[in-house]
This record gives sequence, structure tokens and C-alpha cells, in this order.
Amino acid sequence: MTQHSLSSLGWSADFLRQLAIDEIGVLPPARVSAVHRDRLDVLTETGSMSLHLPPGLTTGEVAVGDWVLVDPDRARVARVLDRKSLLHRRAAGVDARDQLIAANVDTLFIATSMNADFNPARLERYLALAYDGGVAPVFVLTKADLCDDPAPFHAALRQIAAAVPVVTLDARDGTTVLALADWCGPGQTVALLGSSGVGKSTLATTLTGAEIATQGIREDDAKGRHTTTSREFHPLAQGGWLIDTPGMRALRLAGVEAGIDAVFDDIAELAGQCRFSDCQHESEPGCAVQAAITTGALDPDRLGRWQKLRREDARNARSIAEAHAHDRAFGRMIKQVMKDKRR
Ligand SMILES: Nc1nc2c(ncn2[C@@H]2O[C@H](COP(=O)(O)OP(=O)(O)OP(=O)(O)O)[C@@H](O)[C@H]2O)c(=O)[nH]1
Ligand SMILES: [Zn+2]
Repeated sequence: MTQHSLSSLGWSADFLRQLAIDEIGVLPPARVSAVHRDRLDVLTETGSMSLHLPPGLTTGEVAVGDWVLVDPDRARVARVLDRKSLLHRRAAGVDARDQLIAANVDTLFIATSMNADFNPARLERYLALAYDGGVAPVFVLTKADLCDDPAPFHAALRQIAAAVPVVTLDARDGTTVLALADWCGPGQTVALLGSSGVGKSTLATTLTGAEIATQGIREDDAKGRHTTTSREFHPLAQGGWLIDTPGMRALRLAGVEAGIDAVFDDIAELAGQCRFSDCQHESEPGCAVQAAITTGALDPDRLGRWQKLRREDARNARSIAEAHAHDRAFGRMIKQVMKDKRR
């Protein structure tokens, strides 16, 4: 069985600092490598193991990449450590639920190919998710071998986010993929997002040096819940880890307003200068956003994409909040019924 040092698994001072004196050496840390319906797979310094959860903790509250402390006598989780980053979304399907995608990811590779797939709105959506979750984004332009002129794509990315690194590669070619090596070293954790066909599986295979069976079927599971039994935490050839996030086609943002405003910081800043604090940036007098569109400083399409994302995010966050309130009200009703029965 392969053994890993804690630091090669991504352990750092952020986590060590959270341990109480009486936990050190007693409750060993472990990194979650897969989340099943009723248990977790984890990697520790001594190998891999399967853990149950303590009462009061459900697998919906744990993500691949999480650090937990292990209660070795009971072979179960003692507690989940605070995360340094978290990717989450509104679950697929009809139920309004926040779904954790991956925890403690250092870098999100946002993949797109340089063809008709290239879609600024989609890239901004991924970017908002990364910023909100505290994960550093990197744009990965795939299929470099099929593109005669990458310059327009680079220019478009600069418009979207000038500060985000851009790497152009052929996902099948290990030599070009080496351009990602800086983010893939020992102790580093990366995740990969992008729409179908951009080359995620191909890139994952090249980065890990192994065939990864990515399965899109999980998302279509009626409950929108991870029911996988395959591994989701893959060692990278460079020493780090890849968290596989399959089936991310329907990436519905919820409660990531701060991330959205970070992506559109130019518009958020203009909005702060509007005369009315609740300006909708439509036809109000003294609207700094509309003024910037008039002078050509702001692309109206970009404003439209910002407004659309904000609306979607607010709508999803609201339905998750309403679902929680409904659950609580239902719980109270059940309790009352039980009480009345006992009388
Ligand atoms: N020429 C070229 N082909 C590529 C490149 N990356 C991926 N492909 C091909 O594009 C096709 C789709 O690649 P995948 O890796 O399956 O794409 P994916 O993003 O994982 O797609 P889904 O599994 O549907 O999400 C495959 O036939 C790959 O061989 C590249 O950089 N250059
Ligand atoms: Zn305005």
C-alpha cells in the first residue's frame, strides 16, 4: 500500500493550528478521498481506510479533499477541520440543496478549447465559483494543436480577468502539459472544470499518467447526490493531487455573490458610484454603469452577464434558504404531532 507523508497529502499549518493539545498524536489526521452515502474513504500517513460518521454529521456535509481527525478506536470521523477553500453549487435536480464539490483545493484549472466552445459567460461562472471558494483559478486553453491563432482567445481572457494565468496546451501531449507543473507539485491540490468535450479526461490522464474513468452519470442520479464508488482523488505525476469533479455540466451558482462581484470588480466598482444605492443600472439618473456604457468604457454584454449571474445566484440561494426553512417548519410540526399523541 502506498504511504504518503501528511505534507504530501496537503497538510499544512492551517490545519495543524486547529488541533487541541490532547488531539495531537491521539486523533490522526486523514484526507477524504471519496464520499459515499454513509461513509468516507480517507488517506492517512499509514495508508487508506474507510470511516463511518459520528451522530449528527452527514456525508452531505463532507467534501472530497476535506481534512478530518480520525477516532481510531471506532474507525470513524472525530471531527472535520475548517477548510481553507471550498467549491460548492446548487445540486442538480429539482431539490434545492447546496452541494459540496471539493474542499481544500489550491488551484482550479478552468479548461476551454479554442473553438466554438469558448464562452465568456461560462468562464465567468467558473471564475465566480473559484473566487468565492478561495481557490486560485488558472485558464487552460486546450487543443492548441488545432488552433492556428490563439491570440484572439488570449485577448478575450484578458477582458474577462486580466490577472488570471493562461496556459495553452495540447491535453494529449505530456510535454505541453508540463506548463501546469508549477501548480501540481507535492502537497498541491487541483481540480478541473470545463464543459463537455474540452479535454478534461484527456488532461486528467496526462496529468496523472493513468486512465481515469470519469463518469457523467452521477449527476443524473435522481437525488443529485454523489453515489459513486470510484475514486475521486488521484495522485498527479508531479506529486500533487487531482480532485475529479465529474458531471459539472449544470453548474448552478448559489450564494456566491462575493465571487461574482470579484469577477466583475470593474462593474461592482462603478455600481458603487451610482447616485442611488439600489440603482438597477437601467435608466436611473446618475447611473455610473450606464455612463460607462455610453462612453464605451464598459461592454454592455458584460453588464448583461453580470446581471444574469447575480439574478441566478440570488434565486438559487433563496430557494435553498426556503427549503431549509421548510425543513425546520416540518420538523417542528412533526414534534408537535408527537407531543399531542403522547398527551
Ligand atoms: N487535438 C486535440 N484533441 C484533444 C485535446 N484534448 C482533448 N482532445 C480530444 O477531444 C475529445 C474530448 O476529450 P475529453 O478529454 O473526453 O473531453 P472531456 O472534457 O473530458 O469531456 P466530457 O467527458 O464529456 O466532460 C477526445 O477525442 C480527445 O482526444 C487536445 O488538446 N488536442
Ligand atoms: Zn447604476
